[in-house]
Parts: sequence; C-alpha cells; structure tokens
Amino acid sequence: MKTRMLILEDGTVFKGQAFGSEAASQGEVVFTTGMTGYQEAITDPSFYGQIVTLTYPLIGNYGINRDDFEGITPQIRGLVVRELAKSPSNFRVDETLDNYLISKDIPGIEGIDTRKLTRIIRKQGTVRALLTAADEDVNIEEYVAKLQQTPLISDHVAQVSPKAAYPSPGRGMRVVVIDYGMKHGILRELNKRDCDVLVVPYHTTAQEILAWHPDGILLSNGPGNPMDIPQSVETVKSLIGQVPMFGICLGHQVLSLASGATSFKLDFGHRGGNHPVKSLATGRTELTSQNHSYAIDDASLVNTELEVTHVALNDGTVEGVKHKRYPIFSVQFHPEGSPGPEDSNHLFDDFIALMEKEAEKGKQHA
Ligand SMILES: NC(=O)CC[C@H](N)C(=O)O
Repeated sequence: MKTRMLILEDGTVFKGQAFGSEAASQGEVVFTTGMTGYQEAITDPSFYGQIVTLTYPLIGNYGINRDDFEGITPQIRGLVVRELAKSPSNFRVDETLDNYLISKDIPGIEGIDTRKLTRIIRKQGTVRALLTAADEDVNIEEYVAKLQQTPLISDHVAQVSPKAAYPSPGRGMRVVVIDYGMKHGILRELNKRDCDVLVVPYHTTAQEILAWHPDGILLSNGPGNPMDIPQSVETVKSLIGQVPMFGICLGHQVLSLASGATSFKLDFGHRGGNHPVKSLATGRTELTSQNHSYAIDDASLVNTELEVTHVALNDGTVEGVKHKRYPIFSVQFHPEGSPGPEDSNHLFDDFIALMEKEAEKGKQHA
C-alpha cells in the first residue's frame, strides 16, 4: 500500500497509508465526531472544500449503500481516518468506501493519530492542509510556505447551489427552498409531508420567488462563510415579513444576518451527531446533528427583531432564533438528522403548521 502525507500549515506532518484516489489535494481540515454516518458526511455539500477527519477509529465497516447519500457529488477534498475497514459487512453494502472515493477522485489517508490531529484543530481553529504522496525528496518547508499563502476559498455556495430551479411536486404546502447546498435529508422531510417543493438556486431574486406564491420559504444548509453571500442576505431581507420562513444551518445564518445580526467563526466548529441543544421554550434538551464552523453572535441579536430559542449546551452559542413579529424561525443544527439523531424532526411539522396557519389567515382576509 502506498504511503501518503497530511501536511498542516503549521508544519506538522502525519505519515500514513493512502486510500481512495491518487490525486493530491488541499483544503481546510476539520473533524467530525459521529460514530457512524460517514456516507452522509462525505456527501453533505456543507463540507465543500474541506478535508474531513472522522474521529471514530474504524471507518468504512458498513461500506457505501444505495440509500444514505446526502448529495449527488461528494464535495470533500479528502478523508482522514485512523483505520479503514477493507471488507465491509452489511446487508445494504454496494461497494467499499475505498472504491467509492476512487470513483469520485477523492484521496484518503489512514493509519494516522486522529486524536492528535483533532487536538491541533481544536487549538488552532482554521488549519489548512495538504494531502500528498509521501516521497522521500518532498520539501516540506516549500509545501508549508505554499499552504500559508493559499487564500481560503470563498465561492463555496456558487459551487454547490443548483444551476437551475427544479420541482419536487406534492399536493400540500408550497415551499420554495433556496438551495445554498441542500442535503437530501431536507427534501426528504418536505416530501414526507407532501409539500409542493420548488428548489431554486441561491441567486434567485425575491421577486422570482414570490411569483411562485409560496406558502413558505426554506433556507437550506450550505458550505462556507455566510458573509461571502451578501446578495443572498439582501434577498432574504426583502422576503422577511412576506411569507413564513424556516432556516437551517447556513440558512439560519443568512436569515440572522438579514435581520441585522452578525456572525463569527467558532474556534473549531460543531460537527457530529451528539450535540446537546436546549430549547428555551420547553426547557428540554435535544440531541442534534451538527456541521458548522460559524455561529451567530448572541450580543448582536439585541439590535434585531429576533430572539434566541435554542442554545448549545457545550459552549453556550446560539442554536436557534425566531422573529418576534413574523412566522419566521431558524436553527443552527440539522433537524433532518441524516446522519444523527432526529429529536428535532418536529421542527418540520412546526413549519407546516405555521404555513397552514398563515394560509388560513390569508383565506379569511380574501
Ligand atoms: N451545515 C451548514 O449549513 C454549515 C453552515 C456554514 N457553512 C458553517 O460552516 O457554519
């Protein structure tokens, strides 16, 4: 088996064995703590441009199956694991993780100390890294200097948002999804509730969206920094107060920025399937699926019409907001789970109820 190196911008070098594609690759390295759910994570478009470290020590043991994709094309730049399972065993297995990554041209590295790597990420926050073949004559300093000079990418959403609108018809509430890099799980939840869905690209104007007479708008998850998509923030600003809205992850951040709040980058992000979040309305704690680097600044909400509804119990950051006057709410975590717990799945029902209530009001006024 070929050797491969993961070189970090601080000069740390991890040597391990290669799997997946032979390509060299570069990106921000992040870690996620789910014990299962690697197929969903690899295909979640919110990971666009990132090298993903899975902290669970044995990955690939149930292979890749037909059902657990969260996106059509995986957007990660590389995969880092402690140990890759070579012979998956599961009734759903279609192919090995190794073969899947080869077919998608994504390189992987195994056999490194992922605990050490995770500690470095926890300490340094943003860590750019390079995955490359471990040749004897590699000049590490040259690579490190290059990494340090590489600007972080900022066109994430343009890369993963669909190029054109498409329908996913139903007979229930009409929902326009602004797709910043939507996970399939979100569409699955709307379809399950018979919504009449139209998925539109991130640059669709408010006028175009309203021309569809939606009962509600869902702002999807997506990759990157919410401040990199100011036009999308402007679009949402002009939609506030017109139709019920539900934001998820990047959608929550865009909605908050559109309401006048500010965002910041967390020290090392929340990624995994066991993040406890407290709902302030019920006092109950829900375990949530999360994948984000940025968060909304609590203090900045004072100048907005939003109020906090959910708080992360690990670090006290904002996990959800709602509008004080309009039927609008959003959460930083993933109520669709996939992968991870579905404790918060009821938020999709809340969204439907909100839309039905508004539609009823509209009828009374007509
Ligand atoms: N999953 C998401 O939508 C992530 C939102 C944003 N890209 C972040 O990292 O904070």
